Order: sequence, then structure tokens, then C-alpha cells
Amino acid sequence: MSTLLSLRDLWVEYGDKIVLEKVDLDIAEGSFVSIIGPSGAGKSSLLRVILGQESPTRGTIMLDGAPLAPECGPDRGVVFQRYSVFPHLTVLQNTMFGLECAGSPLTARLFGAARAKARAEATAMLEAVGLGDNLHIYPAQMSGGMQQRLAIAQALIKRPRILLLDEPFGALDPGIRADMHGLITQLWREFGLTIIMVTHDIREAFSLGTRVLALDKRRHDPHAPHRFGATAVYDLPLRPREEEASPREETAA
Ligand SMILES: Nc1ncnc2c1ncn2[C@@H]1O[C@H](COP(=O)(O)OP(=O)(O)OP(=O)(O)O)[C@@H](O)[C@H]1O
Repeated sequence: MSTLLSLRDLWVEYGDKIVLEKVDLDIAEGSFVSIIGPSGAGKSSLLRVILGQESPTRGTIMLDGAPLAPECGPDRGVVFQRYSVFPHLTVLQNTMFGLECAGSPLTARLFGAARAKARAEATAMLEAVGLGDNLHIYPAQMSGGMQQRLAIAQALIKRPRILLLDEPFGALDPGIRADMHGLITQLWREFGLTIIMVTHDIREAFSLGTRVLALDKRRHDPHAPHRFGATAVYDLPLRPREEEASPREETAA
């Protein structure tokens, strides 16, 4: 598999606090990378710099061999733990919104054939995430799992190559979580995605990922804990995706 994303000598600092130091990573196209690590290790900070929400203090990020644009682009989608959907828009409107913004940046409205096309694309995406029967309801009428399905549809509608997931299932009940594991694995295959997922759930990290990265500090100074940042202390390749039939958690059960 070819390298899609390359991080070289990446540092993230806030003031005199070093959060990440000397992160060197190559992420293969089509991989599903789980990132684990203690609270405050810089997992979300790493996602934010890959997303383009923040610039690293030092170092480079290359996407397909070219420097990553320093802003969020359509090649990267993101789903956070907390629901990021618009409460005043229906499921369909929430999903069409990304296409309308891209097609009409000033008014975020499409008309005629362009609108019909966006509507058809959004409807197909909502069917793919299992919300095909709920196009016209509002987020307040949905369960947490349904809202996360909608957040995934919103992230995928612009056909990103990389999907960044920051604790996407952390707020869900165990049964719903298992359904979402099945869904994300299916979408990963169907859309040929490269996924980078931050999770606190080690079982989830290993059952979904083709690779597990642990971020932590290699060096500690008890008198100045902020002087050293975290880096990838473990990098565990798991089975390649071709060998995967279903999430390992479900196969093991
Ligand atoms: N904008 C910011 N300004 C200053 N410090 C920040 C900023 N963002 C994050 N930090 C600090 O950077 C460190 C890493 O934060 P980050 O959220 O990346 O960790 P994390 O590994 O995702 O943690 P958690 O597992 O608790 O979500 C924390 O100490 C945090 O307080």
C-alpha cells in the first residue's frame, strides 16, 4: 500500500508546553489507524494538525507527497465525540449543507438541477449510514447513535480520502457502539477510506484498526513535566485489510 500521509519531525507546542515532540509517521492509503494514549498525550492535537485546524510548531505533513494545505480541505473529514450536527436542520438538510456550501460558498443554497443532484447524493449517503427512513426529522428527535450516523454522513458527503475520528463512539451505549463499529468498518471498505481514530477504548482500537499507535512521553522531568512532549512509543501493525471479514470484536464474540 502506498503512503498517503507523511509526518516528519512534527512538534506541537502551546506556549512553553511541549505536547508532541518529534513525531515521524507514514500512514498507508487504506489503513485504519487507531491512536491510543493517556489523557493529555496530544491525541486530539495530532488530529487537529492533520485536519489543518492548527499548524504544527515545527515539522512537515505531506499528503500524497505534497505539503498539506494549512486549512481544512475536502480531502479530510472529521467526526467528534460530541454531536456536531445543526439542530435547526433536518437530517437531509444537515447532509446537503456541506454540498451546498461547496457549490455556493456565499449563500449555501443550490437551485434547480444542482440542488436535485445534491439531494440525491445526500439521500444515498444517508441510506449508506442507515438513516434512509429518517430524512425529514430533526436532531432533537434522534438518539445519540443516530446523531453519530448523521455526523458520519456529513463527514463523508464531500468524499474525503481521510476520515478523522476523535472518540466518535465514546458517548454511546455498548450495543449501539457495536452497531457503529460494524457501520464504520463497512464504510471504510465501501468508500476506500483511510481512517485515523482516537479512542480511549483499547478493545475498540484493536478490533477496528489495522494498526495501533500509542502516544506517550518517552522522557519525564518531574520538576518540569511540560518540557517533554509525547511521541509514538508503540506502533503495532495488525492484520492487513484484505484479510478482514468483519471487526475483530464481532468475529471473536
Ligand atoms: N489550544 C491549546 N492551548 C493550550 N494548551 C492546549 C491547547 N490544546 C490542547 N492543549 C493542551 O495540550 C495537551 C494535549 O491535549 P489533547 O487534547 O491533544 O490531549 P488528548 O491526548 O487528546 O487528551 P484526552 O485523551 O484527555 O482527550 C493538554 O495538556 C492540553 O491542555
